[in-house]
Amino acid sequence: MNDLAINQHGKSHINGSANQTENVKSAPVLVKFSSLDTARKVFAAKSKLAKSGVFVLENLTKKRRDLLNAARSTFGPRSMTKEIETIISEESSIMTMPAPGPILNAPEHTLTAPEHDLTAPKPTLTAPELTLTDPKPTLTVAEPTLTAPGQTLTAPGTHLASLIAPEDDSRNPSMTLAISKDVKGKKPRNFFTICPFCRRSFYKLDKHFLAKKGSCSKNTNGEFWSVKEAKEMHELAKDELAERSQNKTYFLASQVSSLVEETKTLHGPSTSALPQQSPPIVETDFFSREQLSLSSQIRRRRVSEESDPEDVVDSDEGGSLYAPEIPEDESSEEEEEKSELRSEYFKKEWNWTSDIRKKMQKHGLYDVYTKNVKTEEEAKKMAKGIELMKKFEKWSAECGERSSRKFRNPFGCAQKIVYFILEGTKYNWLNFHSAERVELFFSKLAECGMKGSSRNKYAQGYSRFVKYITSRGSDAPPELNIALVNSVMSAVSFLDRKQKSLATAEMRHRELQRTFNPNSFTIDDYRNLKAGVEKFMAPVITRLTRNRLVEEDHTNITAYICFLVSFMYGHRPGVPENMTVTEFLNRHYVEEQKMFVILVEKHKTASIKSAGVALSEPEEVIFRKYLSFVRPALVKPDLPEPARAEEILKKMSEKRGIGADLTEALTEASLQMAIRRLGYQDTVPSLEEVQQTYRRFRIPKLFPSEPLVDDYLTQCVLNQSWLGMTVAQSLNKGAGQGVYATIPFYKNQVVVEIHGKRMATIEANRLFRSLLGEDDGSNYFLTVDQDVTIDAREEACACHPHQQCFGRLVNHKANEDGPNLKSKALVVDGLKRPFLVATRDITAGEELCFDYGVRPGQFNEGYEQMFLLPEKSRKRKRSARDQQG
Ligand SMILES: C[S@@+](CC[C@H](N)C(=O)[O-])C[C@H]1O[C@@H](n2cnc3c(N)ncnc32)[C@H](O)[C@@H]1O
Repeated sequence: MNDLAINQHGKSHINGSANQTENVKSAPVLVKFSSLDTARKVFAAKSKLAKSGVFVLENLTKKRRDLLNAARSTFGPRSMTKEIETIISEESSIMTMPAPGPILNAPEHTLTAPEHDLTAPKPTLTAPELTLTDPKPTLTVAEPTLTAPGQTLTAPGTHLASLIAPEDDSRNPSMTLAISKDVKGKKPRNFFTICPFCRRSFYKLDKHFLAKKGSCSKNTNGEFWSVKEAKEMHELAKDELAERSQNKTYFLASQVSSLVEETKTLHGPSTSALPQQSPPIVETDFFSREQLSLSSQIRRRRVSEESDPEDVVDSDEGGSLYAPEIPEDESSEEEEEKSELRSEYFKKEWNWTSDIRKKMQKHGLYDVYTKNVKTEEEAKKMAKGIELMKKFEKWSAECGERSSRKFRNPFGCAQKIVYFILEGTKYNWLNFHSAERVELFFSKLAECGMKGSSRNKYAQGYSRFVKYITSRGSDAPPELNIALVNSVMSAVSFLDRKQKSLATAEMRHRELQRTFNPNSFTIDDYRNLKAGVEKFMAPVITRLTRNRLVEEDHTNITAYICFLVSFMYGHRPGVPENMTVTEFLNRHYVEEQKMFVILVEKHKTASIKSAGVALSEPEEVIFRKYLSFVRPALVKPDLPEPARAEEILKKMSEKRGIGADLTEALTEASLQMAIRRLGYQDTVPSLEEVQQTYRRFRIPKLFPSEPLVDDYLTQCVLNQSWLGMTVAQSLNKGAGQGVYATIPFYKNQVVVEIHGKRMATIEANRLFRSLLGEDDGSNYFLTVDQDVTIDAREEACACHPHQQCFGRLVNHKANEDGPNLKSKALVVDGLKRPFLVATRDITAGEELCFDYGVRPGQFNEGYEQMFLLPEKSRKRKRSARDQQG
């Protein structure tokens, strides 16, 4: 009260006489203020009077009290609150808005109730009143008296203070942007409304306007609307809004924006100052302003050349890059048209996507695909995963991982450590650049049982792009040399070995020593690589901005997207591949970091948490381009009917020379796996496309003269996923099961590992001797060298409980034709392991076999393994035994 000058008070008087009895309130003091501002100040400061025994209330006229009561009975008592001059509903508000100074020179006070006379003249102002009483005074802010019938909708923002109809329109992507992200999946309750002036979204737009003294006239560039413009805007919208208000037509945020769009159209160039929704592009050395400017000029020319709007969508959709604003010649009409086309395009893709979903659902594929169907085993696995994940999160926090809440843990995966080791200083809140921390982190990880569930996956992204570029020979920039790639790969495989070597502390220590060796991959290597990639991409980006992509650019851009996400942000390549259009549309911009954050929900087979990708502005542009132009061009729009799928399967088996009886390798599951590997989620490819991938994955490109130890083999070993074989009844009499080839193998190709428990040879020999005589034990031991022997007696090994280890089931053969496989020890992933290698070309359908290297009577006198004998002597022995027996 002390802050108020005496002349800011109007008349004041005590209403009635004070009652002296204790329980009865003192008579209120009514105070009138000279201006609404003063009244507001007092009202805003009323909380300071808490516990003082003084209360400040707004003194409503009967008319306003009745309106408030009516509103409360319509919308519920709790949903309606009241502030000075304003009645607010919880969902949004019905309110009166004082007009900005230049339009009206006095505040006016009405509700947007239909009974108001909208044609009334301007009201005359009377100052509000305040009431003071003593000794227990009540301060009451009186409602300013309206001396004219209610006038409404005089302020530019008033029309937005309408109720937002609680319709679930979250399926419409353009709508999703306009309403609260919280409503996704839930019953919508709170909606955000877009302010037509600053284009920011607000839960309570009226409050935003109040804060801006009745009109938000500032755009995001910090420029103010001229008074004239604001007035014109208001005038334009007035009639329309008055009508809607009269009819109690409440509109959605999108309608509000369209209204503003209408206004804009009527306004012409003066509204070009409307802010863009997106931030301005940031210049980088590979994405220059000149390029963008050029692209925007080209686009403009193209748009004007194109007469058919459909064609414009096709040819220009790729041109959705943010171009620097050139207000002089970029007409707002053209801009509008473009933005319409863009949203039209997204709508198309959205419809297409949901169509595909429906089709998949119809064929029962969707549930399998999205893992909605949980067998008991799957559910158990998932529960275990979640448990581990929680433990893991706790540990990682202990290890110093401080992920920002704002990014919802975008850097939460172990793989990201590689990045932080290299660029640790940049993201210092993550503190992962010390060797000790990494060691601690990994040991904790091991305690959580995380021994590389996703091992090698992260390496894919790195290697895919780097190898791709280096394989381009003369095209590749000099920065990308093989030595560099090798050093990248060694840094990348650090994690893999790390995860594996968690078993022993000594190995862990050795790995750390090696990885932090200054001669291994350095920060400079990393920078060089990045520079090389950017140099390589420069012409592609130029083509991209000019909409002159050549066919191979699709691959370039796809690979680059993988590179960006996996190399720069440490995610699996599955993240960009599985990113849905909706997820991209729901991206949010984080001012402080100048980053777009996108959350990708299903980024790996068993996604538990969303993966967050933080993209810089130019990167976001490339992503947009990728999603709107490149990815759709790479996929086919439909899934074939089941009958057609069968036909394709048959063709596939014929093409690959697989006998009809062995087609079971091509199960729906393997097809689904291939689809997943392609990485599409919204835009599921056709089976033909799967077929190509399937072939690529399974048929080696090389015909080596020596068994080849490459990434592919390492991956097979680590995952124990062996392709091109199946288990069926053996052709050898009494042999039980055997392994058959389902694809051709080439001479010297590594076919499978004999996988099992590794043990010391001395120990194995002892065990082996104790088992002699038991046919079902002794033949599952395979000696690698003097130190190591594999015990493959267990059906499933401890490290791959869910995998079929084919190697242990391959039968013996030592006759004249010779076996089609031979055993060979190779070092893969740092360990010497026994493999079966093709001795000649093997055709699909052959039973796989190798010489066990043991001969009858080799071990104990009197102990003979019948199956080792030639068929003739076996028969003889059998009949001799029968006669004896
Ligand atoms: C390593 S296992 C091979 C998988 C085995 N067939 C199964 O069904 O589990 C070795 C055992 O297979 C059988 N076996 C392997 N080669 C055989 C052959 N050529 N003839 C008969 N039996 C054979 C013997 O019983 C031998 O002990």
